[in-house]
Amino acid sequence: MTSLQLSAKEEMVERFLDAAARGDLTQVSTLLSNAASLINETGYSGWTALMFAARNGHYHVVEALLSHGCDKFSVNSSSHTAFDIAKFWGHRHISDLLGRTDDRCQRVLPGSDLNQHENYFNRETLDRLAVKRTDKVWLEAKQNNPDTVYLLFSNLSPMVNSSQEDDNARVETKLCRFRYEAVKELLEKPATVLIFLGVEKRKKPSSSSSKTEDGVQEPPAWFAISTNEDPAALLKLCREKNCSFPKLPNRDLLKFSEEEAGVVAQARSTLAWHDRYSFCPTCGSSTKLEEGGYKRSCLNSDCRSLKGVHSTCYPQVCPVVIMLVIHPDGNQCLLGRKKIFPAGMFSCLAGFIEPGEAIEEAVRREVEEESGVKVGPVQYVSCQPWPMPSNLMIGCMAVAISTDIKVDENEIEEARWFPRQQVIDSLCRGASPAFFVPPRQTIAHQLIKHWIGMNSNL
Ligand SMILES: NC(=O)c1ccc[n+]([C@@H]2O[C@H](COP(=O)([O-])OP(=O)(O)OC[C@H]3O[C@@H](n4cnc5c(N)ncnc54)[C@H](O)[C@@H]3O)[C@@H](O)[C@H]2O)c1
Ligand SMILES: [Mg+2]
Ligand SMILES: [Mg+2]
Ligand SMILES: [Mg+2]
Ligand SMILES: [Zn+2]
Repeated sequence: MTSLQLSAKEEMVERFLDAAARGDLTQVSTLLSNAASLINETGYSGWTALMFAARNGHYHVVEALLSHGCDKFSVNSSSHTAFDIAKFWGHRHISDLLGRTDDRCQRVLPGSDLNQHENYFNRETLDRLAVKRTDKVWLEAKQNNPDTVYLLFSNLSPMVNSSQEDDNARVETKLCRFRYEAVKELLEKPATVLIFLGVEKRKKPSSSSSKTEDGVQEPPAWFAISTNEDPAALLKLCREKNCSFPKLPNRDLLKFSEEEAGVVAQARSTLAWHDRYSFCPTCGSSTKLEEGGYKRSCLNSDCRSLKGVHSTCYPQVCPVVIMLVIHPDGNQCLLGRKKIFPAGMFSCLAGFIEPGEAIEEAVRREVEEESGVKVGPVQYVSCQPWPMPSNLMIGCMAVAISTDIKVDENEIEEARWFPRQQVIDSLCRGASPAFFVPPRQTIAHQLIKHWIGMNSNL
């Protein structure tokens, strides 16, 4: 495409990116004051202004972009953030700036690695406002409010709109959002499950917010509805084209923006709990929904679950350890593949934590069960809610103290030690002839990237 064919907006984006790449702070600031929405634009290269400034070592531009609230976690097509790019090109002062958390925190937890890390599904765009879950009057008023946003789920799948974004056939998936009028009848059906997800976290109040009696603006509330009505009829409720209920959660739920992915994780895991625990786990009686969909109470007045606090009444989360095991030589990592993985894909080993088990012990047990390798030190790195259906993936690095591999053939088809260079090739160039790793949205990918970034210059 020539510059003559660029639209006015595209041209402005390219000028903004160019100014950031050249380190022209004045032009970056001027363009931003005219059009604040430029801040996270990517243009044709798929790079943000922050990435260009980080690539070329323009500290003051990076600083200005951060102060304007740019998204420092966005990634380019090779899954690298501006932080990764600054680190790779040796701009230490910039990677330090991008990795920095609040200095006050560093004083409270000295010596800790407090670099913020955000995995896919982790972003909380809603304030859950748990305190309002017991306020029936407030919840009802929110349900009828015209600003309120409803998401529709059928068979644990959210209704989405998928549109072809550009010539490279990238498909962007967005949640279909409904207003009260469109879902009013669904809300009356006895089988409908309704969950209060929270209210939008707002930097500045907008004109669309509703006002309370004392004139204070309230941000819109979000609810999720699960219904067993005919999906084809539900799709007719939406005015947009290309709407569907995706069928393959492990693939289709990874296509949202970071903002929407967090909401999907919250809603899907909670709805999955309702789906699986509709009767009381203690006595088998029917239950009723309470607390904005965050509690199910037994209808049998003699039930033990009504005496004291019982976790069975609340949505359940399954903790899972997922670990990258490093060879004692420091230059190889252990990856395995299940039979169900696509051909050529290898990933970190993972397994459910058992009752009465600490994270470190679960790591050691699962690695030994699945690969025969014994593990010594274990270090926590980061975690990820994984709403298929409601795991919390606890990501760790671990050091092997034995290296012979003997896989548990029931679970793992093959496990191997992979040299660092082969892993770098796979991460940076996508599928290498040897193997590929899961996509960037998975914590497995992030753990592998974390290891590569730990000691090398990436
Ligand atoms: N986000 C990621 O990067 C990522 C990567 C790998 C695995 N995962 C997820 O981690 C989860 C656990 O991994 P795994 O399958 O290797 O675990 P695992 O090694 O513990 O093996 C699973 C088997 O353990 C049994 N099991 C024990 N406790 C269970 C429980 N609470 N729920 C279900 N099954 C239980 C079942 O027989 C099941 O087939 C999977 O659900 C998978 O989706 C996520
Ligand atoms: Mg496993
Ligand atoms: Mg296992
Ligand atoms: Mg297990
Ligand atoms: Zn009961």
